[in-house]
Amino acid sequence: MVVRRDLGIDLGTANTLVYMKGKGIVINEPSVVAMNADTGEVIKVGLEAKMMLGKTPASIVAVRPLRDGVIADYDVALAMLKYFIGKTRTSIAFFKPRVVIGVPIGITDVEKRAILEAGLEAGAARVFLIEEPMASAIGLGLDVEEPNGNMIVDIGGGTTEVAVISLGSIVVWESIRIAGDEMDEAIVQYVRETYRVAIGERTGERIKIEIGNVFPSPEYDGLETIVTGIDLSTGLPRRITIRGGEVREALMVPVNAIIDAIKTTLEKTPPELVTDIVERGIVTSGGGSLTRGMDKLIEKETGIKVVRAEDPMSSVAIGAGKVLDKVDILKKLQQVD
Ligand SMILES: Nc1ncnc2c1ncn2[C@@H]1O[C@H](COP(=O)(O)OP(=O)(O)OP(=O)(O)O)[C@@H](O)[C@H]1O
Repeated sequence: MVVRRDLGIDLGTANTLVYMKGKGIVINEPSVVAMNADTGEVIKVGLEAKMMLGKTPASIVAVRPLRDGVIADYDVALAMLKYFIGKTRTSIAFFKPRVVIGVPIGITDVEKRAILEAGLEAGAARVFLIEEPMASAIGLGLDVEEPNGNMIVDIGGGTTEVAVISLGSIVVWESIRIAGDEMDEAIVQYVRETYRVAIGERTGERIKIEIGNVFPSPEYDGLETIVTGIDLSTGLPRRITIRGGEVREALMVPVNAIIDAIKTTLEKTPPELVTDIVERGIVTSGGGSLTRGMDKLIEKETGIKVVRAEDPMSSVAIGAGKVLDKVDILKKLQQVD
């Protein structure tokens, strides 16, 4: 049998997910490529490449080809996309797929073109771009085509996107290049300044996932984790214990920027749609929405209840795949073939 396996792709700063119609999420791997430093030959892609980050010998480089949700290194991003699309090809999927790729709202035309072209070069028959919050809303099954206001806050690795959607379009939005990566960096900086100990970004991320929190609570204060870094005075390894309250303090600056983006979007939203949002709640998605207390903080700062997506890291890819069945929205998307 010859079938076409259309794909929805969340080409994320941190993770790439691929949704295949009829099959669900078929790929979920870090957006990392390990290459030979001299020849540029790709050695590993995805999880195996991420394990090499910060640990490679001089002959190998491990690269994250996306920064802030956009392509920072075209050739490497293309190699990664080719690898992932290639992995979905089976002997029965004979036709080239149609591919929908989720992108941050605020990206430039040049950045869009780079992604469209990379998709075509990677083997797609046709490439569509969909704004990530729209994809996320569709993936979560929200009624985006009705005259109802839905607010989505998608906190990814590179960008936080806040959007109000009604009648199949984004009505108002804010996109900031502050999200999970900045949280990791804020922790790295806090440890450096407070303990005079250097740790890497992967360790910063581990601390965030293990004990990161953004809303005061005795439960979070009681969290702690041990990390080993390099003492900046002696140059020797040193073990330190970090506590929940400290991480909350470290995360304040990036988290406040996220809260401001939500408030600014609400201020720009027409009153009728605000009424809908108050009734339905603000929907959060993206890996950053898993940070402990993020929902409570947004509720406290906006006075609106928060509904957390059940599977917050898959919704963009699922929605990008499902939009292929929504003709009215699909025809509005930027595309090439
Ligand atoms: N339990 C958790 N607590 C806090 N942060 C988390 C958790 N799990 C994952 N993250 C963070 O979520 C981010 C990745 O989220 P996601 O996969 O939604 O982003 P992305 O789609 O790759 O990025 P972008 O949309 O910005 O391109 C990373 O910064 C990761 O550290």
